[in-house]
Amino acid sequence: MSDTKQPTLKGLAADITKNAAIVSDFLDKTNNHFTFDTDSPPSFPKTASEDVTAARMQLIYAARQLQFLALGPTESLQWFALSGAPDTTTLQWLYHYDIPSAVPNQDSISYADLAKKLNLNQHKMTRILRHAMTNNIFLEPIPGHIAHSSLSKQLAEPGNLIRGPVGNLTQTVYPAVSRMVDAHEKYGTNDEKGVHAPFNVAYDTEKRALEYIANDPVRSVWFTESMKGGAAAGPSSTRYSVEAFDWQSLGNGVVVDVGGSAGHVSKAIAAAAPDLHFIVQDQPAMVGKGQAELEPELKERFTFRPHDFFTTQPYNEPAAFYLRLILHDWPDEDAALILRELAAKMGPETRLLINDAVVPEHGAMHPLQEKYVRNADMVMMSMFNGLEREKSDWEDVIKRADPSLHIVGITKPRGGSLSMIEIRKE
Ligand SMILES: C[S@@+](CC[C@H](N)C(=O)[O-])C[C@H]1O[C@@H](n2cnc3c(N)ncnc32)[C@H](O)[C@@H]1O
Repeated sequence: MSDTKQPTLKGLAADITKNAAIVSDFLDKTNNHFTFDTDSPPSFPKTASEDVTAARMQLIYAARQLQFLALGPTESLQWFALSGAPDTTTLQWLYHYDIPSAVPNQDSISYADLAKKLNLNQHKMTRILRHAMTNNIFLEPIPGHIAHSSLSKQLAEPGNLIRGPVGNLTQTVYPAVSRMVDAHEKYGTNDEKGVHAPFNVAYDTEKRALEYIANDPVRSVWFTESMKGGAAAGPSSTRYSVEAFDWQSLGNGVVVDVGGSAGHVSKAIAAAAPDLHFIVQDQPAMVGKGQAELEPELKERFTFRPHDFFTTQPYNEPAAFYLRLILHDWPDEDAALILRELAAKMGPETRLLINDAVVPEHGAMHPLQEKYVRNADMVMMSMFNGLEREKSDWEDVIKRADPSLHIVGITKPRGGSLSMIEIRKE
């Protein structure tokens, strides 16, 4: 059925022209235009105003919609069905063989020399890399030679924070997502156990994904780097976690960062609230890494402790228990268990801060943000039988944990994908 709000090709084109001008003017001023060449700036400037950020989001969304309207329904479906798996697979392949590191920084290299250097079949390698080029990953400046594009160059830089998310998502997550039908056929769609997720079918294991990953030396590095990379930029960057709560209001209290990985989020908060102290709890390997990497100037304010959050919480009545991107990894029963252990150690002044997505009703957020959250929801379902929760889901799980817990506020900074749910104990 048609409705008056249906976008049209011309309407979208006009929308794109208007918003492209706003974004382009900003990039002119900051001298930051993206290109496909290696001298392109790597990411959008963080100094963008809210108006520029909104115009950029609308620009990306309208360009996507325009493509659908230009293709029409049948060809749109064809593109979907054909592109999704190869797009991820070629990225997975070139990451696995670390092609980006083998291509020279400034120069090109022939396919023949590259294949010889990496001991790969030249014909297969060339076909895979030419597919990656359809996504602007690598360039072919002269026939038969490959060189870096602005995208592939990011993957060649050893310390670049995008390597973590690309590694984790293509190598560990993608095989799990691709087995969703098999898992639902095997266990049924009502099964909510964390050990019966598509991940368990893909990896033929009865271990929970996070335990399996923590015990795999390569995947655990991708995972930790992925958390760090996701926190460094984009809609779930730590800047929004800092913005979403008045951390300075906790004075010189202690924040217990439950499942805080190697402490990267606490460090961002510490910079904004210089009197606060942090106890970062996680699995032994994660806190070991955090302890080893801790900057000398933070030593007095940071403690790293191994702790399993399904067991008795050792710390009593801190200023806050903080859980960022923890509970979406767990089905309701497990999430309630984690919260119950914390509720038992909350005093009247303790805040329980859950920093996770609160999925609005369908259609209530910008469609591009909704796409991001729905993608994350599919990853949670595939990896852990976890979920991104709506407000009523959060209310249910919090009450299930401990009826004396109640939500006193939910804040979501504009542009960010995560909310801060502030909870107190009665
Ligand atoms: C999605 S990551 C979130 C990390 C961090 N809070 C952030 O926002 O980037 C989930 C974290 O939970 C930790 N974790 C998993 N199971 C745990 C357990 N039983 N006890 C404590 N931490 C656990 C993982 O090691 C991982 O660091």
